[in-house]
Amino acid sequence: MDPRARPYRSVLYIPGSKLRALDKARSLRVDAIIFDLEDAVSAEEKVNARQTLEEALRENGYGARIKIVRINGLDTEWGHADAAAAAKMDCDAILLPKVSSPVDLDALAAITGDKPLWAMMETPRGMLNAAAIAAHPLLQGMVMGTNDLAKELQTRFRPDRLPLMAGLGQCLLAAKAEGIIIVDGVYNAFKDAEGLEAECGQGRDMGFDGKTLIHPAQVDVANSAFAPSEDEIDLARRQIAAFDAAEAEGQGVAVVDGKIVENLHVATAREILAKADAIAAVSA
Ligand SMILES: CC(C)(COP(=O)(O)OP(=O)(O)OC[C@H]1O[C@@H](n2cnc3c(N)ncnc32)[C@H](O)[C@@H]1OP(=O)(O)O)[C@@H](O)C(=O)NCCC(=O)NCCSC(=O)C[C@H](O)C(=O)O
Ligand SMILES: [Mg+2]
Repeated sequence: MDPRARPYRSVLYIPGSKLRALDKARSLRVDAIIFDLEDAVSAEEKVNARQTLEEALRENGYGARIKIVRINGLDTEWGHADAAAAAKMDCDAILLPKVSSPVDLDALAAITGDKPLWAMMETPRGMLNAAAIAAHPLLQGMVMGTNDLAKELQTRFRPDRLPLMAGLGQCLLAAKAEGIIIVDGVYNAFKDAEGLEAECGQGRDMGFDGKTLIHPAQVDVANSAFAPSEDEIDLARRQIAAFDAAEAEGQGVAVVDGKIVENLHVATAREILAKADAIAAVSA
């Protein structure tokens, strides 16, 4: 199935070492899960986490949720074994941290074969090489690693994320040019629903497909922010109907709510309805 036909509103990280969280995710209304072997797992737990995760994925029970395994970097002592293990796991894709160039993905593919890949976009060099990374033939999606990026850029936290905008924009352009998925970075203050809502709204406005999350309490906010609203669905239906009627009269432009509707607006309207259908399908 075309991965773009699926919603990616909520993409929850789960530490591969935490059995309770691995189990809990089976009942959470998330579109995708990142099973993490990297930053959420301590050095002491890395090897056991790999095995715990293998067993959880064998047991499965994650339903229609997209399953992505984030391995440790290939320059770490765990990376190669993680990659070899992930290639055999029952998952949809493998996520490589700190991707700085397509060569990093080639190195991973040399171990994992034709398994689909995702890239963590979180280094300054990765931002500069975003277009080439997005064009890698095995790449299905990009995940913004805004914590690492902020660290590397030595930025200060700002609610408007101004210091990160150049990198976010660069990766969005690259992902959209190649037609791959791109999801926004995490919101660290997981008890601050209002702050999360604002950041999700900003990410949705910018064109992200969804948001990465760290706690179950964040799921509903992201699902709602990245789904078409009732108003958007209603407008999309009216635009399509008005344009069809205009075309039937030999005209190429319709007017809805005082605004012109042309072919391109109809294409967007159809995308909105397709996304709403896809969400309804996974919710069912
Ligand atoms: C942040 C946490 C450490 C908080 O954990 P905890 O104190 O256990 O939270 P709660 O007691 O409120 O948990 C309630 C129940 O929810 C389950 N839970 C918690 N987190 C998750 C989760 N992520 N997925 C599934 N289930 C979860 C608990 O087990 C409780 O269940 P129950 O007892 O059965 O009711 C914790 O949330 C956590 O570890 N979160 C993940 C952190 C993480 O993954 N970090 C790495 C990714 S972020 C990153 O690296 C981004 C990127 O690379 C960058 O650079 O930006
Ligand atoms: Mg990171």
